Amino acid sequence: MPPVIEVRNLHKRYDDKVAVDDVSLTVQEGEIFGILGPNGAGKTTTVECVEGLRTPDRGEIRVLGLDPLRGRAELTRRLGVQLQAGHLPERLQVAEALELYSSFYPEPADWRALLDGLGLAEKAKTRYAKLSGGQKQRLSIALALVGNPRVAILDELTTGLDPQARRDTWDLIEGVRSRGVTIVLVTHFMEEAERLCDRLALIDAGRVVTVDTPAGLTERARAGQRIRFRPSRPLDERLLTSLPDVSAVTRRGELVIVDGNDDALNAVTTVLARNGIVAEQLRVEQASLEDAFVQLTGKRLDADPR
Ligand SMILES: Nc1ncnc2c1ncn2[C@@H]1O[C@H](COP(=O)(O)OP(=O)(O)OP(=O)(O)O)[C@@H](O)[C@H]1O
Repeated sequence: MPPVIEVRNLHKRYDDKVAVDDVSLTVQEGEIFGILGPNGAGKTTTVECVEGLRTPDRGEIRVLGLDPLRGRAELTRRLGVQLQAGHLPERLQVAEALELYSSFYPEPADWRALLDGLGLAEKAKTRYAKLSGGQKQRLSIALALVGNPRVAILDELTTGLDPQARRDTWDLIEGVRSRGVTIVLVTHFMEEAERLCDRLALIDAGRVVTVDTPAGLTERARAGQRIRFRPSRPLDERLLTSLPDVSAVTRRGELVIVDGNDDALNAVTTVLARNGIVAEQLRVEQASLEDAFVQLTGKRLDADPR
């Protein structure tokens, strides 16, 4: 089966600023494909080129076999795009907006069910200007999905939503995926990426660092262990730093944090026991997607790009 989205060697600059240096990626039918990266990495520019909203300087893009610029009219009917808040007339009611958007598509979704799924049902008669930021965000998701698209591109899906609304939105997106819709998700949230995405592209400085499943990425980062505990009595750090399995020891208040290889836990608990020290509140941490990102790019996801 041909991929739903294919991007090859995309390059896009704004004046002298290279936003996308060299991005290639392939999205298969029915998957939720995440694009994860720090601010300014080039995520939005990449998806705007895929949506046909920007003209690449170089590279090739196909969406459902179409060139996003030349096939724009055809693609608009089959592609759902979440636009940023603030693009609707202030006096337009929620229901009117959805009716209007439904009329653009040959086989629209049931917008009332969408509103229900997004917890917006009782806001159907509310004017756009009177919605909170989170409600506007949810409306933008409903508008992206109202055309029953085969592919949906959601940029910062749940930014600005409270934790409950975020979880409800994730449930809704999983429901959309189970109907076979292919979804591209641009996100900053590790938990969102881990929960929803089948595969993830890590993007940094306009380039794809790697593409893998969330589990594959964390697996790669699990080079060693991080152990946290509170010693039952004062601890001479040299007891730990002298262990060959330990690479670093840091203190945070009364907490001791030990980084080491896969045998570090064994070595640390043995040396503590030998010295009559109990490791209270002992925790061994698993590597996270965030750790994978830091290892692969040398940056934190929330790092300032400049
Ligand atoms: N219209 C524009 N004109 C000039 N520079 C731009 C424009 N849009 C984006 N940029 C710059 O291009 C780079 C990539 O921006 P882009 O919005 O694609 O990144 P992003 O990964 O989506 O970031 P964020 O997570 O902050 O939205 C950034 O340095 C940004 O400042």
